[in-house]
Amino acid sequence: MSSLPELKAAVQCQNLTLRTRKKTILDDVSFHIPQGSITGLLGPNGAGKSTLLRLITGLATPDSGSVKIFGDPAGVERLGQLSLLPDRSSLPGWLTVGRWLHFAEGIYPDWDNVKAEQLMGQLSVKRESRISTLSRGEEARLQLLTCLSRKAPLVILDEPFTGVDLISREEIASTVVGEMADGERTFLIATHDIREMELLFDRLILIGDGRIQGIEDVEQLRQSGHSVESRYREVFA
Ligand SMILES: Nc1ncnc2c1ncn2[C@@H]1O[C@H](COP(=O)(O)OP(=O)(O)OP(=O)(O)O)[C@@H](O)[C@H]1O
Repeated sequence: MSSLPELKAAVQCQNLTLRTRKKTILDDVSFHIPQGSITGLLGPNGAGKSTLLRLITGLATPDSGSVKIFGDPAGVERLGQLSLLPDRSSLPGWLTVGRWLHFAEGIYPDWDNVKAEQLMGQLSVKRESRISTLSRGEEARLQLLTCLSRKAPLVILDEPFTGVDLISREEIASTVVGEMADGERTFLIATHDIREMELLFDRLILIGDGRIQGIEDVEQLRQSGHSVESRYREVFA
């Protein structure tokens, strides 16, 4: 009898450790992220979330341990498989939104123009605005548009809602991200906006002081009478 090939984890981190001279930023971090899941990476300021995402995307290397993306070692060779929204804006301020999107279409082979047009409406992004004149929330929307207009199978969002107002955060979480989470793509989202994202997550990785404090299946959490927020408070309060 032939068996189906086992799905490789979208992300597999094994014993990741990263130190500076003064402190240990990540300490023996291990977990895996199943394909098709939406995982929330949650933890207080300075916990190590952005650093961990940099290691996963291959933008930094650990002192020890390993990261695999769909079974292959992380690194610049994997950048085509993942779409990253970084924690700090890296958009060219001198371009208009329209020019930037044209440029993005040229640099990303997996760019989806139809999706980009659709997201412009959903995220209220105006083509003629110059990027340097955008408010923080408007720039966050453009970052999100850029990231979600690619077809990469792994989407990594580092604080996607910085500066975005409450009602828009809720709308964006439910319509934009919810709609794209089709069970095919894998999402890893570091955020402090737990309430707005609560219903989307199916897994949680809780990180504090550079160490994994918990890995949770959200369905099981709910069945045991917890919410994402109550679990977060339990672990970090
Ligand atoms: N290049 C670096 N050199 C020295 N320390 C660093 C460096 N990068 C990060 N750190 C430290 O590592 C810790 C984790 O930082 P990181 O940005 O990963 O946290 P975070 O969980 O993303 O925080 P936040 O929620 O505030 O964005 C912090 O104490 C930070 O000061």
